[in-house]
Amino acid sequence: MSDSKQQYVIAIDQGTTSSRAIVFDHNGNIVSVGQKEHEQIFPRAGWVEHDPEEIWTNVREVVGTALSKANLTRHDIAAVGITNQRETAVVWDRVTGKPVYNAIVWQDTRTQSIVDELARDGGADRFKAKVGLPLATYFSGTKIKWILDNVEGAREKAEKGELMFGNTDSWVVWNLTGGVDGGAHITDVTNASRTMFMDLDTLQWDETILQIFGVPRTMLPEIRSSSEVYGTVHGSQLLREVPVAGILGDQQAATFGQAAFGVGDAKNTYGTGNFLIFNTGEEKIMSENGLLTTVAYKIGDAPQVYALEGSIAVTGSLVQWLRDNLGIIKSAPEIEQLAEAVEDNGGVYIVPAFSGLFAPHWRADARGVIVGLTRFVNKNHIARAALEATAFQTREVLDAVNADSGVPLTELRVDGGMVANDALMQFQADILGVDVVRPEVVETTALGAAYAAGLAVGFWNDTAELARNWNEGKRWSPQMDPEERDRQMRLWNKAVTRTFDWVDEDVR
Ligand SMILES: Nc1ncnc2c1ncn2[C@@H]1O[C@H](COP(=O)(O)OP(=O)(O)O)[C@@H](O)[C@H]1O
Ligand SMILES: O=P(O)(O)OC[C@H](O)CO
Repeated sequence: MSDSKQQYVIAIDQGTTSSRAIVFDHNGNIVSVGQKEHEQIFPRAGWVEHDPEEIWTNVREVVGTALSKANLTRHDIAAVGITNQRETAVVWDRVTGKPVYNAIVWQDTRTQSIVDELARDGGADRFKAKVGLPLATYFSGTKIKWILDNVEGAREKAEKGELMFGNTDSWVVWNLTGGVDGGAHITDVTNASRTMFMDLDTLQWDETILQIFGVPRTMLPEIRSSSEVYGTVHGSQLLREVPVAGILGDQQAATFGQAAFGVGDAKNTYGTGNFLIFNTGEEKIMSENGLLTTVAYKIGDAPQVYALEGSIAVTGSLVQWLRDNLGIIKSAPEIEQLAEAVEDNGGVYIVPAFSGLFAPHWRADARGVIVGLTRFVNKNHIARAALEATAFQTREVLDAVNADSGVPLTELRVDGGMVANDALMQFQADILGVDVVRPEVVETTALGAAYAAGLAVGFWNDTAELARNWNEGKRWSPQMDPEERDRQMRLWNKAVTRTFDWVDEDVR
């Protein structure tokens, strides 16, 4: 350890629905947590925004909460690690430090016409060989272009070098390290790999793609590794002088926190959406089955590690929709009781293609369906079908991973808010036909960011030491008859086809 007085690392997890700060000890155990939700702003159908200033205020507040709950000060903290909702785009003024527009969130679909226009010349996969991603509204690139095209004066300012872009990692780190007073404008390779602009081989911004999008290079942060000392905190008294030493996009951070360091290791995170990441080591595999190629992490000067990713847009947010839009449940955990009150889904399948379908289909023209309705169906069946939708979508992604890698996964490590749901986890094991395993510490996202930061300052020595901290919490084994599993998947696949081709010029 670098300094025996400093027995803790703090992670800031800037997520889609909330910001969290978590203090970890040397064994990777949670010491204290601060958490605060921020407003979800829906100005129009398909638009999702966050207020970057609210996020920065909340980040400082949750750091204060976490430190005070554990009776700690900055002198007890060896390093701070940052993890974040990926793709969400913030553009701010270099001189005033003020955002020129709200953050456009990863789920936002307003840029579909930009995607269509770019795809007209070369198809949706025209940049895939270089950046690992298909053209889609999901990634940061079209969101930045939208801000430059639609916010008055933004393009002129950007061309004069007066604007900065970042995902929420860059926004938080710039503010933490001093903001207008010399803040570091940086990001890490994992976040950069979600913009559409980073060459996966060189790990640098690609000038040709930037020109095609019309995004000035000067707006973009410097790309750094995921684990190194980037600077120290100056923008918050609470952590003043503490090294900022780790940045990982939240799904890559969860992979790190699950100690999925070996080729073929995988994790699946069940939050607002689901994100399965499969470590492919130093080999960059281009998916032929609808997965993304992304950077898993890069520790200091060591070579980068790549991954295949299956991103599912709507899983936990379908549970929120049942709560907020239908009022069938009062709280998310209540869905388990409702779902378990019936023996099966009563023939109902819900495909939550609220913003089209992400992996493995990538269908922007899809919209959600509930199929199989009869007079027999009640709210319990709907609740059950909503939970099952998460498990079916995960099975589709796992099938794609197995097809791309050629080596079937034998068990799946899971984490995220939904894995508290035993009924879902059992159904997941049933529908996958492999064991589902939850670690003792399920806050793997924050843990991964803490690990990245701790490695950089010598708080932990190497990934082998981190892997020894991983302990199994609970395991679910498949109990479903294989014929029933196949029947269920056939019906699910049929339901998925019913979502296609919904959006045309009549439907917005
Ligand atoms: N017991 C539960 N059963 C099903 N879904 C749940 C349960 N508890 C939380 N969720 C869902 O999990 C999500 C929150 O998970 P979390 O990992 O905190 O999300 P995120 O990091 O994406 O903000 C919410 O969408 C919520 O609906
Ligand atoms: O903040 P989360 O956990 O919903 O994760 C969002 C993902 O990073 C989007 O790609």
